[in-house]
Amino acid sequence: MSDTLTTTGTTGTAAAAGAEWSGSAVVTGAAGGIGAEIARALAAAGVPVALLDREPGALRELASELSAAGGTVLAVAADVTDSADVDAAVAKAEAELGPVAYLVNGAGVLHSGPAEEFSDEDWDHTLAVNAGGVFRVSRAVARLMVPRGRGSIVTIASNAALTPRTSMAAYAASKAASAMFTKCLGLELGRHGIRCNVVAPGSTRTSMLTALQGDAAVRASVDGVPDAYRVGIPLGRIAEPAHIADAVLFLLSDRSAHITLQDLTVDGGAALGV
Ligand SMILES: NC(=O)C1=CN([C@@H]2O[C@H](COP(=O)(O)OP(=O)(O)OC[C@H]3O[C@@H](n4cnc5c(N)ncnc54)[C@H](O)[C@@H]3O)[C@@H](O)[C@H]2O)C=CC1
Ligand SMILES: O=C(O)c1cccc(O)c1O
Repeated sequence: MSDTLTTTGTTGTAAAAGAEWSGSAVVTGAAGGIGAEIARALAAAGVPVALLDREPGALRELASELSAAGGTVLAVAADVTDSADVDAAVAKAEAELGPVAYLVNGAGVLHSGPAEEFSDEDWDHTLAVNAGGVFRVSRAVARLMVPRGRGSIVTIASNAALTPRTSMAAYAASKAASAMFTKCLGLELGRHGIRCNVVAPGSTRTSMLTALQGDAAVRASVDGVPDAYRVGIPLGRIAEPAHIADAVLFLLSDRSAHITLQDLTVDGGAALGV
């Protein structure tokens, strides 16, 4: 599936944002809470955005929203565990939106549960999406960026990649893999003018967090956020998707022109404060 919804932006154009942005962006997991917010921010900055996710309905809705707001967007349904799908989606983004200069690896899944009860299927799926997906999409985009000698890649990992967590062993392992892969890629691609960085969010208000919390915990919560999720966060609250998007846009843009191979943790201090 692929829908092109193109419009000339009238608000939030690249000119308004200065010479900070040049080229198009690919955002994976764009139909999710964090990915959609990143896509909104990029479109508002005047960057043409390819929205990649496995959920065509949600993608189409987001594409209509961004297009109505004056953004230039392309919705491409693709599964990041499938190399052929990924290569075709990235080729389509490049063909329809122009040279891909930015990549956000946001697609992710969370299967939680005690390690000794974890199934092979859940382990394999976790690694295939969270680590394998970052590899496949980054490879496809890097092949386009290398000959041009420029690009910026940001992978959304997790603070669970830094601090061991109960019930999240496969997820945390997959995020550690994606973060290290991204930094190794940055090591190899630095000489081609391509920067690769990692954003590590903590608890962020999206459907992934709601699913993890479970119904009982949500019922016992104030404002939809269980107290258990505020404890251990020095800033005393979970993140909104916009907090993550701000960090991602900084690392994508030329404002971070001399920053590469870094992890930026956006978790209200949780990973270090407990
Ligand atoms: N919400 C949170 O508290 C945190 C989230 N993260 C990470 O942030 C990223 C975004 O997650 P959220 O927006 O919170 O969750 P979400 O569940 O709203 O979004 C994840 C998106 O990834 C897509 N996706 C999953 N498997 C895919 C596949 N095989 N191919 C293509 N797309 C696929 C889903 O369809 C969904 O739209 C994920 O990588 C997640 O692990 C990291 C730390 C905390
Ligand atoms: O910190 C969390 O609560 C969390 C929840 C879902 C997914 C994550 O990566 C997390 O770090």
